[in-house]
Amino acid sequence: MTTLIKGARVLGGDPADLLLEDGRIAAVGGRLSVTGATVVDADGLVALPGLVDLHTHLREPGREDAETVETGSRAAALGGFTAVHAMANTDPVADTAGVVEQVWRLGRQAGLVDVVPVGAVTVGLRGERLAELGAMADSAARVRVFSDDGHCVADPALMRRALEYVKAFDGVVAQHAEEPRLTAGAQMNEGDLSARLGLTGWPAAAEEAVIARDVLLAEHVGARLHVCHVSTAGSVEILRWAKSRGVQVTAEVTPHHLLLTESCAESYDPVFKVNPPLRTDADVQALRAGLADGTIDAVATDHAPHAVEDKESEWAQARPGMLGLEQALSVVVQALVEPGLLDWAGVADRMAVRPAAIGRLDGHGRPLTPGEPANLLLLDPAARSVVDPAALASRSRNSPYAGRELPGRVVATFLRGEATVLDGKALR
Ligand SMILES: NC(=O)N[C@@H](CC(=O)O)C(=O)O
Ligand SMILES: [Zn+2]
Ligand SMILES: [Zn+2]
Repeated sequence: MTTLIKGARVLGGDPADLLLEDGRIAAVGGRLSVTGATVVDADGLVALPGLVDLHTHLREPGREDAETVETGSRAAALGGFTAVHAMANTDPVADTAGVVEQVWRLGRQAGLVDVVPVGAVTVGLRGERLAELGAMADSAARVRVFSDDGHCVADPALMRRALEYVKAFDGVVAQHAEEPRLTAGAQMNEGDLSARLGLTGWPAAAEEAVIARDVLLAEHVGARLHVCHVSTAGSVEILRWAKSRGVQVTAEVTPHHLLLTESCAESYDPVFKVNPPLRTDADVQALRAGLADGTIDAVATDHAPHAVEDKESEWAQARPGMLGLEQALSVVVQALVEPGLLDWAGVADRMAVRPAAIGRLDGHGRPLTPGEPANLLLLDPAARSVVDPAALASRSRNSPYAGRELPGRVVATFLRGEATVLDGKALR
């Protein structure tokens, strides 16, 4: 299989041709010509390394009515991703080598992106005792990221033990930072608006307190900590402080926390209910600045598909979570590239290079140079389109961007040299 991409702007630079052969980038240069190659016209398109998501909910096993490994993989490929980390809050929970290997195999069968299972930190996500972290790390799935996401590892002694344990195989604990005692019954960001809307508040301090505690624990035991879906200005400050001390901490922000604010809740439309909640405009600005200066390492989607009956109810009854894979890059273009906060190299760094490094993934987030695995996407930055949830590849419809016009269209995605998406359509 040989593909010749003509005239792509690698990281937004001057147009060049890329030859993909045997799963690798064989050559990059001006006016390459090869007989028998499939030619892809990339005039005006930006080439980026295939995106890597550290935080995806694929819902299989257990809620295949909301998403499967295959449908979520298709959504990912359409969004320009070549690897996604599948969160462990499935049914059964991914807390054994057996379950993570099952998810890993389903990903291989779908063949659209590399599906990298996340292992649960505690048995059943119950926060009582550690799951078999070593067995998951040694399994065929080679788990390196462990998370009870959906739940916080609230017990500090258990969190400390998890951090110590994963050091042995260079793993990382990805914390859903939410002090449960401060968020009982919480529905949205705590502030004047929650008071006016009569919805129980989720205070910024419930996130920040756990991050502060965990960076101190990570420093004390010398382990790697990753913070999921950072949502407040205060969290960015704590991370900046921790990094200045040399703590091995990394953090992610979601596309929705980079674009949307708590004011979405005024509609009482539960599509905007999410954990952690949408915050204030000042938080959004601080998150953008934190991502731009590298305090926040990565954009991660927290793609959280939910079935209609779990989402289209009264606000208080609806499950938290929103779709993200297919629009992630467009949101980053709107929130950071267009305002001049990130260039294309910066987008590649925060959406491919650093997430691959945090997950210790080989072969992803690599430069687009000869000899490297041909994992890449082609983006039309000039295209704009209105999001139609009915047209999404996800099995669920809970997109917070419905009816919004967003910039950028993923035209093609290549996984090890094979197109998974061409002309904006998934090939399998
Ligand atoms: N983000 C959410 O609101 N929901 C996630 C869980 C999580 O990421 O905490 C889910 O699994 O639905
Ligand atoms: Zn979470
Ligand atoms: Zn999540």
